[in-house]
Amino acid sequence: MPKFAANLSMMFNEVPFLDRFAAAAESGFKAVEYLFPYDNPAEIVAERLQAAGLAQALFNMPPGDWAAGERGMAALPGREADFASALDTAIAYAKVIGTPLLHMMAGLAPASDSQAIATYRENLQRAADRTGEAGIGLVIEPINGRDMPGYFLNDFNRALDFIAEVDAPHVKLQYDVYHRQILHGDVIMSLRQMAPIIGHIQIASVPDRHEPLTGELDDRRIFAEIDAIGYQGYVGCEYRPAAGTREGLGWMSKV
Ligand SMILES: O=C(O)C(=O)[C@@H](O)CO
Ligand SMILES: [Mg+2]
Repeated sequence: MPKFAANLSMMFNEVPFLDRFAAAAESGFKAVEYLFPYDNPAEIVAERLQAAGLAQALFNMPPGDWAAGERGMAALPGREADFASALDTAIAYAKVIGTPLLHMMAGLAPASDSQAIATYRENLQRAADRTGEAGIGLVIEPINGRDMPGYFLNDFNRALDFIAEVDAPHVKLQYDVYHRQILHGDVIMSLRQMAPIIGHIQIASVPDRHEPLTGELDDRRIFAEIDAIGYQGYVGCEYRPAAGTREGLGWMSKV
């Protein structure tokens, strides 16, 4: 059975962000992930993580102005300086909190725009170099356009091409089963084929993005395949609880 990490951006929203660490540990989780720690000093986040006895699985680089609709900056021509500064911030937080993985969000830009592509390539290389020096893994995640209209990285094969171009062992794919199913389907075969470059996995039911075992996929079969491909990392529970986080955790004892 895979090791599960609670996603504190979607789960345990019944309590404030800093209290979600203890709530996750009390519910039996051994690790957490979340979108962003940057509203709090890194030392405070690290303190809550350690006090709860949790491992950090992953968080994202600063995405630009999230409230204004930005979803990352890596593919945004003209925002290279902001991207570089976000990278500095992410690495500084990663060192204090102790995350093994950072997720680099691409941003909203046409996937076929040559300038966006060139900017993404340059920024990915820069992020690969900096995270490599820092001893931190870097992941990129294809995201479906229904949840995030206009997101640049909206195709798994394209993500594989970008990763191959960088050709650095610490740069890998964030394989979110929810996005995979909506974008392409073929979950089991793609897990097998992509196993060597999968750096992180996330799960949610499709199409409602709720608890596993409540959607159109056979999540038990998927968890068995994740074990079969030898994946050793955490599987992030990146789902919106249908009716309360604790109330919805029953799936964990059924898989
Ligand atoms: O939306 C997802 O899926 C994620 O994993 C986030 O990190 C990006 O919004
Ligand atoms: Mg995801």
